[in-house]
Amino acid sequence: MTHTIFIDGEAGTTGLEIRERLEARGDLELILLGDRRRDVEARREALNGADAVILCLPDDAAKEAVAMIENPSVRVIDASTAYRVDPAWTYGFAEMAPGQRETIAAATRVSNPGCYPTGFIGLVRPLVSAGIIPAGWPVTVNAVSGYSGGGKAMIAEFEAGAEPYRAYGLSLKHKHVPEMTRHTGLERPVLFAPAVGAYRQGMLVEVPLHLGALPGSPSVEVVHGALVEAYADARFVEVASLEETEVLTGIDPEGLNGTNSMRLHVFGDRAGEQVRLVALLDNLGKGASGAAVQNLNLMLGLDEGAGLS
Ligand SMILES: NC(=O)C1=CN([C@@H]2O[C@H](COP(=O)(O)OP(=O)(O)OC[C@H]3O[C@@H](n4cnc5c(N)ncnc54)[C@H](OP(=O)(O)O)[C@@H]3O)[C@@H](O)[C@H]2O)C=CC1
Ligand SMILES: CC(=O)N[C@@H](CCC(=O)OP(=O)(O)O)C(=O)O
Repeated sequence: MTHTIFIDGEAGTTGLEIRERLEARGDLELILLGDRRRDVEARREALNGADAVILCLPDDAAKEAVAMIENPSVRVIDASTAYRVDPAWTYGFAEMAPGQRETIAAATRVSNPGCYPTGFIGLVRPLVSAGIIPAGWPVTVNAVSGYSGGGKAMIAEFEAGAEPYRAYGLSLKHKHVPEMTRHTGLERPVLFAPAVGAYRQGMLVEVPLHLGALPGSPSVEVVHGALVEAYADARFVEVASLEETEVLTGIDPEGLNGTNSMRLHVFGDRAGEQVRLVALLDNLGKGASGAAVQNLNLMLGLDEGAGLS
């Protein structure tokens, strides 16, 4: 059976990547609007005529698109920030918790996670669930992304020549903070320190922890073990072994580009007093379009990894 899919925002950074992943498949039919992609009536027809729609639009345009959908059988995946903490929507991070995959499969409205939150939630949620990080703990996250994370406008800016590295989010009000806090189970807003580098694609998300200050002073092995257990059955989230991690002298943020995979590392100091938890992912892969295709597969009852590597 062929499913029809409409990508609203098909010519944007995320939309194009999804389109490339789906066009290579024979089990899906894409509704493409081409030059009519900004025509409201053409969009309305496509939004109501597809089996599933994927919104790759700015937040306001995503809300307008959702309001245009009248056909109750249309399944929606939204890549924007608009619905990521909306309780009426399912958060589309399949590996986040037991049962999440099934909840996504049954949902009609799925919000695709942000790229930074995918790394952060992937690192921290299992530790909160296991009681290693108390829900009230103050948690900091540092991250660097390639400039494609900022969409067409930032790509144009950096490709015209910009500084090699830019710390931003300096108001401490980044749009991903509510999502990172909510979906880890933390009580205090996460302190988020993002940066963008003068390379196109790929990201590192890092959470430093003073183990000695946490209740019970958990060891590096306990922290690592909780992550290994959480992702034992995950196809697209891998926890690097401690042996593999301790010989690394650096991590390349471009290391998983083009894939839907995320790799988690636990770097511990010799005395076991501190760790640096690091997630490596492609901001346009597991951080956006890969995750959207994974969610689409689940919602259509297809193999979770169809069209993904
Ligand atoms: N880049 C990334 O790493 C990630 C992005 N996202 C999210 O995905 C969404 C898209 O981002 P991204 O692909 O980076 O952005 P881009 O700027 O690259 O693309 C945005 C797309 O939206 C279309 N668009 C903008 N406004 C309207 C409108 N009013 N009506 C119809 N179409 C409109 C544009 O059309 P046109 O082609 O005509 O200009 C364009 O195709 C955003 O919400 C973003 O937050 C999520 C995760 C990661
Ligand atoms: C480098 C850069 O500017 N990144 C974007 C986030 C990219 C992303 O994934 O955010 P959404 O999922 O919400 O689109 C930012 O910080 O706003």
